[in-house]
Amino acid sequence: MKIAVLPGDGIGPEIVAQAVKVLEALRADGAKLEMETAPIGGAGYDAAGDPLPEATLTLAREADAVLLGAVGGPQYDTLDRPLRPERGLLRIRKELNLFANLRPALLYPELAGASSLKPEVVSGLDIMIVRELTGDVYFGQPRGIEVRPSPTGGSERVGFNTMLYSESEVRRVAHVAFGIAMKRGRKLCSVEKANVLECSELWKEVMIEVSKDYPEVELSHMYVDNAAMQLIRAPKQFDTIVTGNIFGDILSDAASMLSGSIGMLPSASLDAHDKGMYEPIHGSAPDIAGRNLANPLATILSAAMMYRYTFADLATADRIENAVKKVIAQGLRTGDIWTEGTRKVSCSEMGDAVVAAL
Ligand SMILES: NC(=O)c1ccc[n+]([C@@H]2O[C@H](COP(=O)([O-])OP(=O)(O)OC[C@H]3O[C@@H](n4cnc5c(N)ncnc54)[C@H](O)[C@@H]3O)[C@@H](O)[C@H]2O)c1
Ligand SMILES: CC(C)[C@H](C(=O)O)[C@@H](O)C(=O)O
Ligand SMILES: [Mg+2]
Repeated sequence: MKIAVLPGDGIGPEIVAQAVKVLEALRADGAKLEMETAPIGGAGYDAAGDPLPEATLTLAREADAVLLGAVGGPQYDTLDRPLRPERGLLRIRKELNLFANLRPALLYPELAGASSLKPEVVSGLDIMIVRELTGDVYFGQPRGIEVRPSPTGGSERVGFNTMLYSESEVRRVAHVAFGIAMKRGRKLCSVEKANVLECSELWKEVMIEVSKDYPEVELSHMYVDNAAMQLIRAPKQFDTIVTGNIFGDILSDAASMLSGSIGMLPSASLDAHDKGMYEPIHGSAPDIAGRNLANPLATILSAAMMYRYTFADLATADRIENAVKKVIAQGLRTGDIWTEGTRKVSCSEMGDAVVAAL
């Protein structure tokens, strides 16, 4: 198996180094793995003037899977929009056709005290958010900033984006979500804003059409504002959630705090053939970058998802996840999940501990 390793910016290289340690330990144990590193995001801009250098895209296309850290940072905020690190990330998702983004939010029992909610509200939490990843207002055309006539006379700048979903885009992610719900609790909640948006009206109609193929799955619908509230009020009502690109982006960051920290949530971004890119849901965390403070568990758990979804090696996926469970049970915590009575460790110490537990 060939893995393209794209550390990116900020804490990206620090957290990816820990996941690579885990993969190297598996290789030392007999796994046939090849890893090659390439720059993306701000690092891609610095190296080649492009947030997604051609060589990086080629490597990612040739690899069986991609492991990504995070991109972006304040030093790049002054660049023109096409050169911003985030454009590199969006482009690689689009180029590889990674339309289904799986973001599991679950609570390790020992982290109940780190959750933003009371232990009884989150104990046993296990939600899967299926976020559509290559459509929506992120990619819809037209988009831009231009000068237009102002209603009060003269002219002014307007910024505009287009929220757009075709039925085929909704249908393919719906099939992924129903398939996942079938293997989980057979409850799928489709989240949209169909009371306001035509785009969401179509989304909901297509979800209902696709649900006919999955009679065992109970489909429900919820407006995104209510869903945000329900996630905080009573998150265990959800089993699998399917939603569009921007709603899924926002809801998954919110859901991460039910698990204790955004540093705990991994993700898999899949195409139609289970080729995948694996990355934590968080960003480059410029506020803690370069200080060996970041939580690497979301990235290590993303490597476990790589084994589960792309390599179809469930035993190794379980093995990585069990190693993470073990270090948490041992009381090791990076700062973001630290609570009284547990032992604070650095990013690299956490990586070492997972390797030892493996
Ligand atoms: N997938 C990605 O590459 C990705 C995702 C989100 C944001 N970004 C980019 O990252 C940059 C910073 O964005 P932001 O500050 O809004 O979001 P962020 O997720 O980087 O950070 C938000 C907060 O969470 C903390 N945090 C994040 N990951 C952590 C970890 N592993 N361990 C401990 N704490 C962690 C940070 O320190 C910060 O306080 C921006 O340029 C943004 O565009 C990239
Ligand atoms: C950096 C940004 C483009 C990205 C997104 O919005 O998809 C990030 O927030 C994420 O969740 O992966
Ligand atoms: Mg996000």
